[in-house]
Amino acid sequence: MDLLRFATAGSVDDGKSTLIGRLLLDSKSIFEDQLEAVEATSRTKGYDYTDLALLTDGLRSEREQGITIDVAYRYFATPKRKFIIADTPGHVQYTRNMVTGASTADLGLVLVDARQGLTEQSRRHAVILSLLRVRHLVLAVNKMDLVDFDRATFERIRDEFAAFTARLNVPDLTVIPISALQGDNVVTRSENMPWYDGSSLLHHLENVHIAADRELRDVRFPVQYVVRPKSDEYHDYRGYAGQVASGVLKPGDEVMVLPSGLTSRIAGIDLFDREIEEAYPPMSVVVRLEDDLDVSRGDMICRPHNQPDQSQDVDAMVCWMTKEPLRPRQKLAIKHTTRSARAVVKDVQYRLDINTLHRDADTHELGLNEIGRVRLRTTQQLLTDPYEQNRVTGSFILIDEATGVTVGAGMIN
Ligand SMILES: Nc1nc2c(ncn2[C@@H]2O[C@H](COP(=O)(O)OP(=O)(O)OP(=O)(O)O)[C@@H](O)[C@H]2O)c(=O)[nH]1
Repeated sequence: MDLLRFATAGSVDDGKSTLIGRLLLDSKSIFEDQLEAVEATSRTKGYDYTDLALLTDGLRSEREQGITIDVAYRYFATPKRKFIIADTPGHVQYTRNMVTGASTADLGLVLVDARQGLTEQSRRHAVILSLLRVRHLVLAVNKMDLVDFDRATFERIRDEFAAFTARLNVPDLTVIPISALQGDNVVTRSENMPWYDGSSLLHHLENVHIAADRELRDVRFPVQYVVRPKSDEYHDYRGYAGQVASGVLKPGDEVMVLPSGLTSRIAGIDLFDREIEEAYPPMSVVVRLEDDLDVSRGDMICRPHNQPDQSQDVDAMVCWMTKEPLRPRQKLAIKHTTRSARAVVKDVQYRLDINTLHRDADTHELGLNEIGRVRLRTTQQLLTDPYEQNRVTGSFILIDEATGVTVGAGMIN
């Protein structure tokens, strides 16, 4: 069945937990006993309604105490589609989690409180989603019940957001007025907002067209490890394991291994229990070649006439995720596909002002949660594509060598 991955974003108390609870409840992905527990807790707290946020808050408190759990993933399904929600917390200090959750999302769902309208956080999230090339964006204007389902309030927020995203790379924007608490326009169209003629949120999630977003053109297969069983039974076996980043691989295809530039043909493609005729993203497979080439971890299998760039100079948009600022001459570890290297910061060309989208070229550092254009020099060649063309080979993470903590995420220009 078709799968949609989406990431939620919003400021604290915009109603993300309530909305996710509502989606799980109305799509019947909640078990009776869970619902009873939530109803009981809501009663003990003296509420006259069922606090659906309680459903999602169990994991939440655990997450906020520690930094180890980055993103909570939740699953639900309707007869039309399966869904994976990357639920990221709203506080500004969790921007890194938002980047993590959104990096694999097909769709980004930004929530705002109708009473407050857009905040700096909503703009920041829209910018991050567009930088991460999340092609489908939904703005859910929540708590419409608290503004008497007022059309003008909704339209003001909608127009302001549309004007802001017009300057970003957002090919598909949908704005929906909802009440997560009461369920208006979440699963079914609301009778309280007859002036709204669009679809409900769930209807939109079920029908948004994402098949065309998949990267099937450029063959990119970063080698994760070389499989060479020791046992006698398989002593001739040699294969290259990894996850297909993009493109379609088939037995018989002529391929090139980078950086060596040697060519061969695909002899076969294996899963753990059988051979297959075709591999495409995001499948994890073992590729066997007809010739015995010297291939190692971090190498890339591609087609001879369609190769990624090979360079030690990286020009990228970087989202910085730690207190200590990113500075020129700083040394970091860089992880790009299956390759690890070291990098030195050559310069910060500009910092992006999240509110105005102005490029501030006078600062040469990036602080916590800031985004800017950075040039790096790496110790090893990287095999890259522009992020715009390939979300896997176009992205990397920066790691503090002393602590092993991920401190930056980069999208190659
Ligand atoms: N009236 C009304 N209240 C809502 C609505 N959605 C959420 N709320 C309330 O707003 C408060 C915050 O909702 P949450 O779902 O916990 O918000 P959140 O965005 O998940 O907040 P964090 O978990 O802190 O990130 C709760 O008291 C909800 O009951 C809505 O559509 N209408």
